[in-house]
Amino acid sequence: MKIDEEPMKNESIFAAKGCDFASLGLHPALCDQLRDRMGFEAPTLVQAQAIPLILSGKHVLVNAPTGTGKTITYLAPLIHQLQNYPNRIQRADGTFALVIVPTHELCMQVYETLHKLLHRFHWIVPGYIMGGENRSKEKARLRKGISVLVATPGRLLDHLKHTSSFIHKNLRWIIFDEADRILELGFGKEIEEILDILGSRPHVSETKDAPEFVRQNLLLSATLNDKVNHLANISLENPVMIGLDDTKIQPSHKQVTSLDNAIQKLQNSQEVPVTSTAEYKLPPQLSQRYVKVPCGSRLVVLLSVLKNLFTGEASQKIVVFFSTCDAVDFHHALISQFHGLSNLQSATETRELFVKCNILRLHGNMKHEDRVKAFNAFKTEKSALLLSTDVSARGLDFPKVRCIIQYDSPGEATEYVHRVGRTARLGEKGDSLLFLQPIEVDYLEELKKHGVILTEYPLVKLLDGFPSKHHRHKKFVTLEMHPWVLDVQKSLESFIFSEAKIKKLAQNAFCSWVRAYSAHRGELKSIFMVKKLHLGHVAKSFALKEQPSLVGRSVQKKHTEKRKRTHKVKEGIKKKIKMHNYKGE
Ligand SMILES: Nc1ncnc2c1ncn2[C@@H]1O[C@H](COP(=O)(O)OP(=O)(O)OP(=O)(O)O)[C@@H](O)[C@H]1O
Repeated sequence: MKIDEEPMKNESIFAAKGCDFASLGLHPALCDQLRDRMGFEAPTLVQAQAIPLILSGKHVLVNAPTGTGKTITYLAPLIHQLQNYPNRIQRADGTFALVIVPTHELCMQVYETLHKLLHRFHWIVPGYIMGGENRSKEKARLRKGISVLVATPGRLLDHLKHTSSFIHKNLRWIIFDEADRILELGFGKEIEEILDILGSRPHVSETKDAPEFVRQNLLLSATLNDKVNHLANISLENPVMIGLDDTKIQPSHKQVTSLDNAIQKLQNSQEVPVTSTAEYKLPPQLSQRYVKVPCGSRLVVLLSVLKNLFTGEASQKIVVFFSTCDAVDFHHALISQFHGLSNLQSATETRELFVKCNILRLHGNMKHEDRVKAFNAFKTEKSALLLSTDVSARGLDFPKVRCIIQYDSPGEATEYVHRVGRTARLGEKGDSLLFLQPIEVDYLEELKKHGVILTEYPLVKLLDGFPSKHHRHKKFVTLEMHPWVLDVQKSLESFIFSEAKIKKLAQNAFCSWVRAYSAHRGELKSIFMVKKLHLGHVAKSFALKEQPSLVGRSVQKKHTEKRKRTHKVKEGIKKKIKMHNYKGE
């Protein structure tokens, strides 16, 4: 997959000519900082649309494609307002603004941008709190006072409950970055409690002669959907929507409930549509393809695609998404140690790595310091391969990522949109490749419902391009029988068989993969069905010669019982047919 080097500046990304940050109403020092320190010549479209509205004090919902500058969209007006207080705000006044984000990495990234923007406003103090960081150091910083706090929900709730010196009586802004992820999946209970403590309703400030203010909520994402819009409509006074199809937005309710009550309703999915049929806008310069691969050949195809990418273009930044932490660990160990095909190399050929690249891994089960190291390394490396779970799916702004490979399907279409959004940012070109088993191709229809259309990747052409010393005279009828696939699979299985540690990783990855597969929700369950899987082929995709018996009792038992029942039914049918024939009927 070749990508033109030259980024294509896409008009739909940047605001109309002549529009500059000053014309949006931002303080001149802030405009200078955006231009001189951040290198931003002009606002992007979403910044030009949203910043004036946010400055007006309204609640604003922003739905804009990935990589279009939503972070600055909320940080710039926030800083403008904070530096605008008649009396300079003090640390002792505590926290005025809260930015809630779903992951540690996004927390660090937003904090870094905030820190750069505040260079000329030293009296406004930024800070962050997140899981994995030293709690007592966070307590000390909160006690001194943090004006703008970036936080992940769990750690924020922890400090709200247990750090009495955390001052938030002057809290004026609550910003939900990746709002649909935070309000909908997994964090709802924590957010409810957070808002309960903070109160999502306006209150009078206790800061002396501070301007009266009303609490302002900002919700941003590339996939804000009708559920979140509904929530905003029933909990926020006259929110303004940007980049959303107003016709789909629920009529605003007369009596406004509080945000935490509304979230409770969202959690119980009362009154709101269960599945979203939102059309998602993806970067127009993103090329999206899929590859249909039988389960047993997935691993060979993944390694072949990576080999091709890193051979074709030595300096590449590529992200591969997996569904579980164990899968990341297994594939990281395998790619770091699996050398070329011994049976394909003459003794003199140096035994090179099959995929030659600087490989990194990132997932939520890693030690915090290892996550920070991997995150920073992938941001700065010119060429690297990052294997990750969905902890890297949202918000992370890795420069120059050229290709996103989704080896395991993301499930919800929203997560597909965010994963591919790690490339093709701000007008740059990018490629994405989704792996699908033949039994999963209906997922393409699911994506089409959201306006996401993929084209097929020419896989056989890629495989034919590799040398194959053995089996080369074999005519292959199926992909599994392709000479290259046979060679590489054989080599992988013997490698894994001889490496006990990696074999153990493969077995763990196999078990967690099957469990994750059975955890798909809603309509996706009819596309990703465990009972349609051939567990022997799944084992092959982890280069295991036999299926580990460690698969969770429930999955394996259910699966085996089901196969026994099917076998009995088949035997019964055969008997009936015999009887039928015997009676000559
Ligand atoms: N006005 C601008 N001019 C040039 N570059 C900008 C501008 N605003 C933001 N950027 C850069 O664009 C990139 C994407 O910004 P950002 O991460 O905020 O996008 P996003 O819309 O939040 O993406 P996602 O939906 O993936 O979170 C960053 O590298 C940022 O520094």
